[in-house]
Amino acid sequence: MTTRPIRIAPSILSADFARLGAEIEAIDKAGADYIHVDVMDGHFVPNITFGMPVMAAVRSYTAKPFDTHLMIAPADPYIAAFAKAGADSITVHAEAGQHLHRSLQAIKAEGKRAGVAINPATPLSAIEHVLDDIDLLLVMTINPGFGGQTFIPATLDKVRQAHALIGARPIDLEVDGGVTVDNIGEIARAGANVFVAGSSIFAGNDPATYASRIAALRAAATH
Ligand SMILES: O=C(CO)[C@H](O)[C@H](O)COP(=O)(O)O
Ligand SMILES: [Fe+2]
Repeated sequence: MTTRPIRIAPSILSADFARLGAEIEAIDKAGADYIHVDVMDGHFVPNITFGMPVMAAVRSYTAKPFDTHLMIAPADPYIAAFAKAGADSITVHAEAGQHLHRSLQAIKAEGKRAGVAINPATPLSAIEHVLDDIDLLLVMTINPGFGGQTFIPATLDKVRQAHALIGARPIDLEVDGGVTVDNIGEIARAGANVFVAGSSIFAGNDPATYASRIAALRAAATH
């Protein structure tokens, strides 16, 4: 179990895009800690979502941090633009470029929290030499590209190992993909403290359900 604060980060990938501003306002009021923003380019992952103009357009709907998950390659040419559009943290994939350290420095140069994500098949060794350069480590618990997938069980042990590797460093350990009220407790006990959840919060897109779902996830992660 982690000693870091538990954070619930609803992924707007599963929001109703036709009402995106209102959906963000609703999850803010429902108790979201971060707003997880999934950017996909149809190249690094086999899906396309949205980019900087959409982020900038919805920025005014909440003061909560925008946790930006860049599933794009290359990422470096867009880091400054996402910072300007309103990102608070910017996470790049270790697999998305040849110069991860340079990407992380570019994020820091914008004054933003720097994150690195690794796919389920990528070993932790890919990030062990940048641990002192990051604020957030995102362990993907599904193959990125789509919401609503099933948590890959083998990633649980990776979360455990990542938690040990991070040690006392002030790094958020985030998981993304297939997080539900039924598995979040086990993932928290493995050491994660930031939980992205898309379909398990937005299913049905009824704002009246969001607060109880976020509360249930938080309670299950805490106990
Ligand atoms: O990065 C992502 C997909 O690549 C999303 O953040 C993730 O899929 C969240 O959705 P769900 O909770 O439904 O799995
Ligand atoms: Fe994500």
